[in-house]
Formats: sequence, structure tokens, C-alpha cells
Amino acid sequence: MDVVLRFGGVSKNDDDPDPWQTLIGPGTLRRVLAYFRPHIGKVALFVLVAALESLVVVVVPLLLMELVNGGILKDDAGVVASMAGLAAGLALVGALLQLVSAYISGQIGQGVSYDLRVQALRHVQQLPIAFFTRTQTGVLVGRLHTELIMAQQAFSQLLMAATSAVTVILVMAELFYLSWLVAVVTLVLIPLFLVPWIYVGRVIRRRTGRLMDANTGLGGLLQERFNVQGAMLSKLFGRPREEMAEYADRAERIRRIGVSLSVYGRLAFVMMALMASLATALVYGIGGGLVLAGAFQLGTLVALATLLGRLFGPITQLSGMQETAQTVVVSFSRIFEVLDLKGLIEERPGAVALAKDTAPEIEFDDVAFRYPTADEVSLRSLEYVRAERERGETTPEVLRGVSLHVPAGTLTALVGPSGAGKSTLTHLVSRLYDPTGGVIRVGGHDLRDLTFDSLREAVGVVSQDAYFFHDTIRQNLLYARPTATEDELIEACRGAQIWDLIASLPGGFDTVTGDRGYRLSGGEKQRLAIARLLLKAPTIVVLDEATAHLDSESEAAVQRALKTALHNRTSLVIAHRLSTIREADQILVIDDGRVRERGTHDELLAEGGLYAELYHTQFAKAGSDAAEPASDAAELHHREPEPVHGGG
Ligand SMILES: Nc1ncnc2c1ncn2[C@@H]1O[C@H](COP(=O)(O)OP(=O)(O)OP(=O)(O)O)[C@@H](O)[C@H]1O
Repeated sequence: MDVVLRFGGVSKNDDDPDPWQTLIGPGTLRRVLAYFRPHIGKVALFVLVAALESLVVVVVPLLLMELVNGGILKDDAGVVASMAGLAAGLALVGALLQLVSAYISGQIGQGVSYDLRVQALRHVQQLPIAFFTRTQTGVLVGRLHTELIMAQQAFSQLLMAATSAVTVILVMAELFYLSWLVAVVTLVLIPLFLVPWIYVGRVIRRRTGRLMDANTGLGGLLQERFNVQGAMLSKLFGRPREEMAEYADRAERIRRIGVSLSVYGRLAFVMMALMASLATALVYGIGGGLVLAGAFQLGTLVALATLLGRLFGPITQLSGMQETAQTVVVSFSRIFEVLDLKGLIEERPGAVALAKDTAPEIEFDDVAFRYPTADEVSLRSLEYVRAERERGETTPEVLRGVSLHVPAGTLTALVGPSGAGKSTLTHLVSRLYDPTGGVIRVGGHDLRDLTFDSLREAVGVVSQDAYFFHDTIRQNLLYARPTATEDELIEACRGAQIWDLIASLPGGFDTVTGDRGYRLSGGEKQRLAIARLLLKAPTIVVLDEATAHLDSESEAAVQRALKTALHNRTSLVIAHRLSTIREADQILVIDDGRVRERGTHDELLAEGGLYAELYHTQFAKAGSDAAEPASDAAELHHREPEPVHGGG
């Protein structure tokens, strides 16, 4: 009956052990407990309230006993009334205590989840970009959100189980006090009741875990397929019937587990009710005989029956305590796994700030780089579809022996075949990755000696496919400089040649750019990204020119926008336009991870090497297609390094 599901090449069966099971390392429990230390006062208060709650549970049967023995049997209406009144009053107190303990346990549980959530988010925010390139978003969200909620719920159950433990001890003590015979019979009954209960409880917990996994898996899949780009890919390339079958398979698994869970849940409830009824019948049977034999009075029998009714609930809660505790520890461990991921790129103690307002020089000294392996940067359990063979493999060197110098305030164009390592090289400048060999210096400092803040402020990046949050144009621009005024926004947009478009939109700056800025054309997106860059006013610009062919008007607009963006800045541009290449102070031809040629356009053309070949096959053609005015191209770059003033 089990369906074998395939998750990107990994088959998974309902009864398989979880291949990504989290290992609970030594010291985990101590680490979990450390999160409760700040809440120790509340924990103590909770224990006190729980003890009072249990006390109420065992005192009420004693009142009922007195009501029968001292009131009804002795024909004393006063005792009947006062005992009934006291029992009612205590019931009220018990109810209030339950509310108070729920409040305190909520405070503790939510407090711990809050601490853990904030810590995890802060940590993930600092993880290297390599982690995000590896991790499936939906699964990460599941880990940091859904599982945290699960940990918190399990923790609440654990606190309730602690209350139950006190109740069970007090109830058993009172049973022995009232009638050792009934107490012994009860002790015999408990295991009879517990064995099937524990079995059912285990099945329920195992299936609940599977249900959560199945839900997270389906959620991840939907998130991937239903964002704009996923939906586009699926519309253009997708096989709707096969995809639907995969959704249906996963949904079927959720349905099947859900149905069995509801049956087992009901079974557990029915078993508990049945056992309580059987036990009560037995106690009335034995106890009734004892009353007839004169061993004790009727009131004692009533008290015994009432006590018994209050024993099985807490016992069931206690029976699951071990596994609930495991759930808490496992869920915490799974979050600890994320917390323990190394930052890889960290700020050194005593890091210095890069000087503001002056364009610095950039220098690569014998730089080598390989992308980190999956094991170095991510968690197997967060990738979900990592192929087996990828484990432990090393990655090839993408850059080798790269030495280059970009003088302050000048433009260096990077050209080369696809996959040569141009983008990788630019990633190193913004320290998305650290080199595996050699040194990169900015303004004379090793990049690794600079503070993150000053580097982030200094480097502005415009990628080929600029990303925008699903928010208004205004908010997307303000992301670069939250304090920018309306005038500064307009000035930046004018500089980026995008103001006319924004002004023509009915919503102006308040137009929502949509998921990944999808409502903008390629050229518009890049110009908006340039406006964002101008607002940031960095001293270093890393730019990947759009390869997409733009019409002559857009081409000229982007060209003018670039002129503003690169003015007075140290620029590293992955160039696709002849105009940019011609005007570059130097051109570096990157091939197979090395700097193959360097020089100006004319020098390289005269050399007749790879550049000349690329020029004739690509740039010359692109240049003749492009219609930017020659004067724009000539003015593209201002070479004198001067102080940079905020772009607006
Ligand atoms: N995140 C990554 N993890 C592993 N390898 C990567 C990663 N990104 C790029 N690579 C590999 O590094 C090499 C260089 O890629 P890079 O993107 O730097 O080339 P490029 O010169 O910019 O190419 P293009 O002009 O096509 O954009 C390629 O072989 C690529 O497959």
C-alpha cells in the first residue's frame, strides 16, 4: 500500500528511516537547557502552580468522601452543604490555576522560541552566499519556522506532563491511604492500559513526523514552482500532466497519513475512555463488596472512584513524556545544526573601516579560487535533492594565478568566453566569497581586514538580472539609502535615465515592482538597479552589463545611465558593449580562470590573440548593432580620481 515517492532522484518510502536524521550530539541536552536559564524564575513559578493544581485534584475526592460519610450517612445537611460548597469553590480555584499555568508555560515556551528564532535568523543572515546557492528555500523556511513551532508545542506538552507527574504521585498516595487493596488493583491495571496506549502513541507520533515532512516537501515544491520564474519555466518547459501527477502523489501521501492519523487519534481516545470505565466498574465492584463487608464506608468508595477517574488522563500524558522530550531535543538539534554552520566569511577582530568618499584602487595578487563544496557550506538535510555522488567531492579551481590592478577611479573591462570566471572574479571584490589563495587588496588593505559595513558601503553591484523585492519602486530604492529624500530619489532616477518612465506610471514611485521586478523590461530593470546604485553612491562599482539585445533607444538610455554610474568610481565591468570596452582604461581577457591578455582595445587588437578573435566574432557585430551616440561613448568614463559625492 505504501507508495514510493521520488524526490529529485532520491526515493523515499513511508517506512524508510529518515535518511537525514539529525544526530543528537553529546551536550545537546545541556545546550537546550541553557535556553531555559533566562526563564528560570517563571519555571519555578510554574512548578508551584502545578503543585497547587495537583493538590486541588486530590483534595476534592476527600471533600466528597466527607460529604457522603459525614453528611448524607449521618443525616447532617450542614456538612452536605458546606462540603458541596467547598468542592465547588476548589473546582473554581483549580480552573483558575489551570489558566495561570497555561499562561506561564506559554510565556516560557514562546520566550524560548523567540530567543531561538531571533538567534537563528541573525545567524542565517550572516551565512555566506554559497549556503543560499545550495539550500532549498522552502526546506530552510520549514526548518526555521515549522519545526520551531513543533519544538515549542512539544515543550508545552512536556510542561503539562510535569504537572501530570505530580498529580499521579499524589493520587496514588491517596489511593493507598484510602484502600491499599484498590490501590494494588489499580497498579496492576495501569500496565494493561499503558502497553497498547504506548504503542498507539508511538504510531501517532511517527506519522505526525511524516506528515510534517510531507507537508514541508510539498510546500517547498509549490514555493519553487509557483514563484514567477518557476511558473514561467514550468509553462515553457513543463510537462503539466507529469507535474500534476507528482503533486497528486505527494498530496495522496498527505491524505493517507492524515486518514490513518485521525483513526489512531480516535483509537487512543476510545481506549482511554474504555479503560477509565472498566477501572471504575472494577472499583465499584470490589469497593462495593468492601462496603458491604464493612471494610469502609460508602463515601470512601465515592472518593476512590473519583480519584481513579483522575488518574488515567495524567498517566497517558506521562506515557508520551519520553518521546515528547525527544521531539523537543531533536527539534532543537535541527535548529542547532543551522546555528552551527560556519560563517566561512567573517569579520576579523580589529577590522578597519575603508576610507569613505575616495575611490580606492583594487589589486588582485596571485588569486586562486574554487567554489566551496556542499559539505563545507550547507546541510545535507536542507538540500533534499543533493545527489549522492556530490558528497565529499572537491570542486575545481575556477580562478588561478589572477593578478590585476585597477587604479583608483578607472574602468577595467572584463571580457572572455562564457564560464571563464568573470562573474566569479567580481564576486570576490564584494567578498561574497573569499579567495582560496592569494590576496585581494582594496585601498591597500587586504579585503579580509576590512569591516563588513565599510565594504558594503564602498561596493555597489549591478548584476545582469537585477532583483527587486515585491514592493513599491520607492521602497526598493530606499533599500539602498533609507534616508533619501524625494528629490534625491528623483535625481538618482534622472541620472539612471528611468525617471521619465516612473513619472509616466499612474502610481509613480508607489508602483509595485512585483516579484523579482517582473513588470519591468530588461533595460528598465537594469536602469532602476543603476538608480539604486546611484542612491547608494559607492566608491567601487561592479557591473555586469546586460547581454540582452536592447533596442537603440534603450541601449542609448542604459549607456547614459552607465556614464553617470561609473563617473569617478573604480569600476570593474563585465563588458558586452563595444563602447564600454573601447573606453575602458584596461581590458582583461579572462579565459579558463586566468588573465590571458591585458591592454587597451587597440593594443589587444594589434596582438591578434583571443581578444581580437572575440572582437571580430562578438563585439564588432554588437557594436555595429548598438546605436549609442559616439559622444556618449567617448564621455563614458571620467578618469581622474576625485572625491565621490553622494549620488543625489
Ligand atoms: N555557485 C557556484 N558553485 C559552483 N560553481 C560555480 C558557481 N558559480 C559558477 N560556477 C562555475 O564557475 C565557473 C565560472 O563561472 P562564472 O559565472 O564566473 O563565468 P563567467 O565568465 O561569468 O560566465 P558568463 O559570461 O557565462 O556569465 C563556471 O564553470 C561555473 O560553472
